[in-house]
Amino acid sequence: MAPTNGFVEESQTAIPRGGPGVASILAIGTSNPSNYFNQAEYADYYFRVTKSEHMTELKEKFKRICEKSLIKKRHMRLTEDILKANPSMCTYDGASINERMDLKIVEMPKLGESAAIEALKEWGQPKSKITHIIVNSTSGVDMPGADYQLIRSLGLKTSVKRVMLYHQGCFAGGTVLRIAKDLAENNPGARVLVVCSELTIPTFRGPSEEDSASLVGQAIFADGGSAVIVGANVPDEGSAERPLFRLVSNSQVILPNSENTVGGHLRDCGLTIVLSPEVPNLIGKNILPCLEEAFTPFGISDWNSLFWVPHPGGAAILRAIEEKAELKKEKLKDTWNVWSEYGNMSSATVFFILNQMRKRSLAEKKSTTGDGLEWGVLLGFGPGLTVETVVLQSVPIVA
Ligand SMILES: CC(=O)CC(=O)SCCNC(=O)CCNC(=O)[C@H](O)C(C)(C)COP(=O)(O)OP(=O)(O)OC[C@H]1O[C@@H](n2cnc3c(N)ncnc32)[C@H](O)[C@@H]1OP(=O)(O)O
Repeated sequence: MAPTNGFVEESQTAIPRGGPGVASILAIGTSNPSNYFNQAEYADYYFRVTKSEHMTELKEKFKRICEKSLIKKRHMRLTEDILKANPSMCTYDGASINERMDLKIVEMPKLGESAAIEALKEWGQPKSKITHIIVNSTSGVDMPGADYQLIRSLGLKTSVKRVMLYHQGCFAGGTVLRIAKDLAENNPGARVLVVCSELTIPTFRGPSEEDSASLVGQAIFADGGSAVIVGANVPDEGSAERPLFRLVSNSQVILPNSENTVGGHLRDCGLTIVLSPEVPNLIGKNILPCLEEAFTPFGISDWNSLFWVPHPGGAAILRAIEEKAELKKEKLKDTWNVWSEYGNMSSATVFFILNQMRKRSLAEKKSTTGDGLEWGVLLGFGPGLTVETVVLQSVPIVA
């Protein structure tokens, strides 16, 4: 049994590297809408398009948040033209759920499809080998769901077994890997297509003096899609498929005293944003127990010996992690880079970081896909406050 420090009530027994059946990520794809905004100009755009220029003090506050976010640009499907055609989406609380859902139900599978096509191309195997699909999105609820839409648009077998997750939030980048690992390891020959597709269509809204948390959300959230293919029983070499990262173990925990700190409520006006200023502190306070729980079974306690893939919820969250885990500056290099180039794309973001890390490792001739290191951690943070911790192992890069 894996030792436990009592922080996480239950944990899985870890499977050692190379053990029979350990699931691996076999390909990664990402996508963004082509439309993007430079963060330095976003306050002017946002207050103009929402017809809020008279709120001069609030605009100054928004400028401060945008500047302190340390984001350079964000991709968003909602263009000025779309917003002009849907003025109720530019108010703070105007009824607009129908307009938002009509857009989201079409755009969410489309964004996921682009990422899935990229992942399937890298994988290089016939699509008929996909046996399961997991689709995750913070919103865009519909029947049949985006999982069904993707099976049709990608031309997958109609017998592919589907899991559709809605309204999980940002931690679900870890959740989808946890489910994919279970499916891959417990169904011989399974190949699981995992798709995360996140859009700001439900959350974009005008500013309000009474809601600074919503203003923070308007400054950091962005659109992005990601896809990975997961399968078990794939050796490092000598097979038509190539593992990129092994999914060794995972855990999920609700942080103590964190109720109502991150959340969202689906209303007439779309999806509202709950974000307490306490979030960076709470994550900082709890990061070490999460790491200890995950890595004690492997005898690892030097956090600088890991490669890092934390969900970049915000600049203050990344700083809290760096400080508490005493990380060297370069540890979160790929994370800060993705944060700065794309912002917070909710559950899709961690896969942008993994993708960048393995590509950079190859370009810089590192010995493994994980920046030359063997062990890594992927962390998801989101409503609850919930933390998903995934223990990863890199694979050697063969010339
Ligand atoms: C959706 C999901 O499921 C998962 C998620 O990822 S949820 C998103 C999680 N992200 C966060 O919670 C954001 C974390 N916060 C940050 O990254 C930073 O605080 C920030 C970029 C927002 C601001 O940067 P900073 O260096 O902390 O600057 P700071 O001066 O303290 O804050 C700027 C302003 O924002 C306000 N602010 C910061 N966080 C706030 C919050 N959660 N709610 C309301 N206001 C907030 C501050 O009060 C301050 O206002 P004034 O300038 O008027 O004083």
